[in-house]
Amino acid sequence: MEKIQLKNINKQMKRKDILQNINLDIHGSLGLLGPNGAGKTTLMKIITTLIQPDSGTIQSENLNWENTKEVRKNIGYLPQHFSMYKNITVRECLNHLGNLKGISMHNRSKDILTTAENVNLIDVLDTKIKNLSGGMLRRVGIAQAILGNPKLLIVDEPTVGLDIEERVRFRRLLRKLGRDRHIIISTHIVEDIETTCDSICILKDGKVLQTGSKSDLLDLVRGKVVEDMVDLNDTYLESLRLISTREAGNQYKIRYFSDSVNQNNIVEPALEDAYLYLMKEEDTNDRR
Ligand SMILES: Nc1ncnc2c1ncn2[C@@H]1O[C@H](COP(=O)(O)OP(=O)(O)OP(=O)(O)O)[C@@H](O)[C@H]1O
Repeated sequence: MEKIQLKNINKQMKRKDILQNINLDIHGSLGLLGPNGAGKTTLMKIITTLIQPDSGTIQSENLNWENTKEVRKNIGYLPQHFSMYKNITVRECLNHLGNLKGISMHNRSKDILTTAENVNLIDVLDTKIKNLSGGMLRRVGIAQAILGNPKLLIVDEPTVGLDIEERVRFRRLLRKLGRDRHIIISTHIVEDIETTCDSICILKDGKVLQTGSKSDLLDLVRGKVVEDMVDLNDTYLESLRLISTREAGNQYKIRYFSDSVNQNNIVEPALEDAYLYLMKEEDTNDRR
């Protein structure tokens, strides 16, 4: 599928600006990263045509966003809170949702099998929803989203409520699914997209702060992240832009941002550093 372009998307709700002038290209796997309330869910609902923007357009060469029926057929959506009737089996659930999606009975059973294989649900197809773990239930959510093989898959807060092992497995699955279709992963957890996405868009207060590849984002903070050993009662700590503090014997290892070029203890930045840097910069701009 050709890339999808969002141009000047604006949305107000109850006279509050929720999204302001969003310009974004979606191609391959995109991570939409931002704190709670940034506007991620609203943006995804606009892309899925569940809500309409006040202004702005979404364009793709082979899909007309004015034709909501056609767009919905080409989008799979896993909302933040996916739930299902507890007393039906996974197969019955997928059959029901496939039917709602308009997949013909003839194609449905085959599609369910292929999808279940793809997301590793084959062994639990005849298990009741109420007997699934959180990770398995998210897999059912993904399975229903990719039934019918949509060209764009949208996943909201993919790993919320999953334990560490399930998170890692689910991220691996998303990476695999992103090879064959565009995928948008919305999250406030940096690790969710760190190894999953080709490009990243950082959103805050309804505005795009930055878009780019992981290495573009790392370049923003390269040479600015410093690690040092300190006593926690050192008064100069208050003046630092701290990233983290970790206990290390009698002292503490601190990580912070510094703009001074003569720092000896500069370390290789992580994506989390770039995200925090942008958030702190924006807070400083807000206070000015
Ligand atoms: N129906 C609505 N009416 C009024 N305000 C709304 C409505 N839906 C969302 N908002 C507000 O819009 C802002 C963005 O919400 P949104 O859910 O899009 O953010 P988010 O980045 O997905 O955050 P979260 O992860 O907390 O859902 C928030 O301030 C929220 O309170």
